[in-house]
Amino acid sequence: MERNELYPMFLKVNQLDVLIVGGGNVGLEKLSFLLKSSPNANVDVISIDFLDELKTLANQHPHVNLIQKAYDISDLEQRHFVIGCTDNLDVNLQINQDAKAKHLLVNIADTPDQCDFYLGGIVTKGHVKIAISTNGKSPTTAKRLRQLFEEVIPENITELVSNLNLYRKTLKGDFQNKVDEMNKITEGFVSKKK
Ligand SMILES: C[C@@]1(CC(=O)O)C2=NC(=C\c3[nH]c(c(CCC(=O)O)c3CC(=O)O)Cc3[nH]c(c(CC(=O)O)c3CCC(=O)O)/C=C3\N/C(=C\2)[C@@H](CCC(=O)O)[C@]3(C)CC(=O)O)/[C@H]1CCC(=O)O
Ligand SMILES: NC(=O)c1ccc[n+]([C@@H]2O[C@H](COP(=O)([O-])OP(=O)(O)OC[C@H]3O[C@@H](n4cnc5c(N)ncnc54)[C@H](O)[C@@H]3O)[C@@H](O)[C@H]2O)c1
Repeated sequence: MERNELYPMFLKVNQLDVLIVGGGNVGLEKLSFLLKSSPNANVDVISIDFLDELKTLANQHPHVNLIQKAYDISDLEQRHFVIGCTDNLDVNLQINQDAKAKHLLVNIADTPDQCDFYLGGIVTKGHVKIAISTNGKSPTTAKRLRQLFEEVIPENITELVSNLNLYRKTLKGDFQNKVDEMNKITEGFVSKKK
């Protein structure tokens, strides 16, 4: 069976330069999920034309710029990663190849073979964020799992995280003492019900 070799990371997209190429339905979906999780994400969207809904969304987010033009390789300058979602498969493939040549991370929406990374389902509860991927096999399952975790993770988890952060600061002793104490007081979180 194919192994799951993906390595998740949590990106500070407000201090990165993100490019989306394609301002249609798929571009809107990718931009919406990005901004839902990271409203201050720094994003340029390049496209020949834009859906009205995407324009409205961009207007509500000061760090999103729409640039009306056809894609060319110079658009990849000064980017940290690029998401390609035009309706032209040749253009998407060109974006993939241009990005590879520049060692730039690339995601071609809905095309696992052309992705260096996947966008996942995302659950946010205050300081806690859970990213979900099915190794590119079933986005529908990622969505359902996202909805499940949104239900079961308590809203007050962020209070707990903040309190633990404060408590840690009151602890004396060396690093190992602190680790031991933090582990002791959180033991109950994972103890199995008899
Ligand atoms: C998580 C999420 C985030 C996001 O979109 O940002 C996301 N897809 C979402 C929803 C969704 N997308 C599609 C459907 C209809 C399902 C269907 O048709 O079977 C649904 C479900 C629905 O809408 O109900 C269409 C689709 N998507 C991909 C393919 C190709 C394929 O599967 O081979 C096809 C078929 C296209 C076709 O048939 O041509 C591929 C990818 N979609 C991914 C992410 C990456 C893998 C994530 C992972 O590892 O699990 C990956 C590989 C690339 C990427 O785009 O990054 C978001 C849920 C967010 C949420 O709800 O929280
Ligand atoms: N809509 C969906 O839910 C869906 C689902 C699965 C797969 N797909 C596939 O994903 C692709 C995109 O779908 P969509 O619905 O977003 O299409 P769309 O027609 O809504 O949007 C495509 C966008 O790409 C832009 N574009 C085209 N050529 C360009 C270029 N050379 N440079 C810059 N921008 C360019 C267009 O101006 C348009 O804004 C299609 O190949 C489609 O078959 C779509």
